[in-house]
Amino acid sequence: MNEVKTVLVNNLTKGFDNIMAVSGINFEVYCGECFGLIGPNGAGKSTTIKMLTTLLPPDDGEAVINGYSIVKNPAGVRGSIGYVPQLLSVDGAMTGYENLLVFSKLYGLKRKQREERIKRVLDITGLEDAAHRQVKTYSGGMVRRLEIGQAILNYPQVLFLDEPTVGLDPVARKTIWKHIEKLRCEQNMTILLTTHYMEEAEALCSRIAIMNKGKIAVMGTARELRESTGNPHAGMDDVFAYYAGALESQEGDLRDASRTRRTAKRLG
Ligand SMILES: Nc1ncnc2c1ncn2[C@@H]1O[C@H](COP(=O)(O)OP(=O)(O)OP(=O)(O)O)[C@@H](O)[C@H]1O
Repeated sequence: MNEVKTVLVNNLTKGFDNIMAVSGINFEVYCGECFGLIGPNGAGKSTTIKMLTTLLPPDDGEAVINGYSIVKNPAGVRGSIGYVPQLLSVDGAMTGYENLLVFSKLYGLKRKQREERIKRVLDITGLEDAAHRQVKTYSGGMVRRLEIGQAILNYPQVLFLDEPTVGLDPVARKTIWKHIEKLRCEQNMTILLTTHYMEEAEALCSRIAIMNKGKIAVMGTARELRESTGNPHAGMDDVFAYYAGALESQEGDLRDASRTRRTAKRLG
């Protein structure tokens, strides 16, 4: 990680009907850093990611990513980022290789470059042996790795991951963590992720912002967050409860279950 700011967010704001989903937030992410946005359901995390990936225009404020403004140059932003959305982005009826091929064509990669990149991405995500199997035979963790693979085919400088391990069992979750950390260390990728899990944020992120009701309630390293509660024995769950007013697991379990089911259904 160095001191170059790859993501600069200034007063970013978005409302829907009568809800302020994101209310004037500010933060920066350094080059090569893994930064976590955490918060309860409805806190505004996904809306923030959608604005930063140019899927939603902000009502107010601005963000600059890799030097490109999301407002003035959304195409520049899109060309230099990767994005793994919350909802499934692979086709279960195709093989892993075919899914990657479709994405490499979407990115406009030339034939020779396509083959090289797909090979490299299969290696990075550890999916070489499964490349020619239909994705519907993959485990949930393998599907997530394939989605990450799709998002990094164009070698993005910044990777956005919206709840990368939702619905996965603890073993698969840790494998995904290992791959995310590998991308950050070996490819020097800047990573911005959202999660419901404090444990995940602490394991992966050098800094964490806790969002609640569209605002950033607190931001810092895990240690700084713990100290900020005034309780020297605070665990990360206590920090979450202190700033978000609820334990992360309460609503999360039900939503995780329904998301997992949705994922399984879409994979056929
Ligand atoms: N397209 C939309 N139309 C109307 N309201 C929306 C829309 N998208 C999000 N919202 C509302 O904006 C608020 C923030 O939602 P958002 O999905 O950003 O939260 P989140 O922190 O990502 O939650 P989750 O963890 O459940 O994904 C919520 O109240 C949500 O219902």
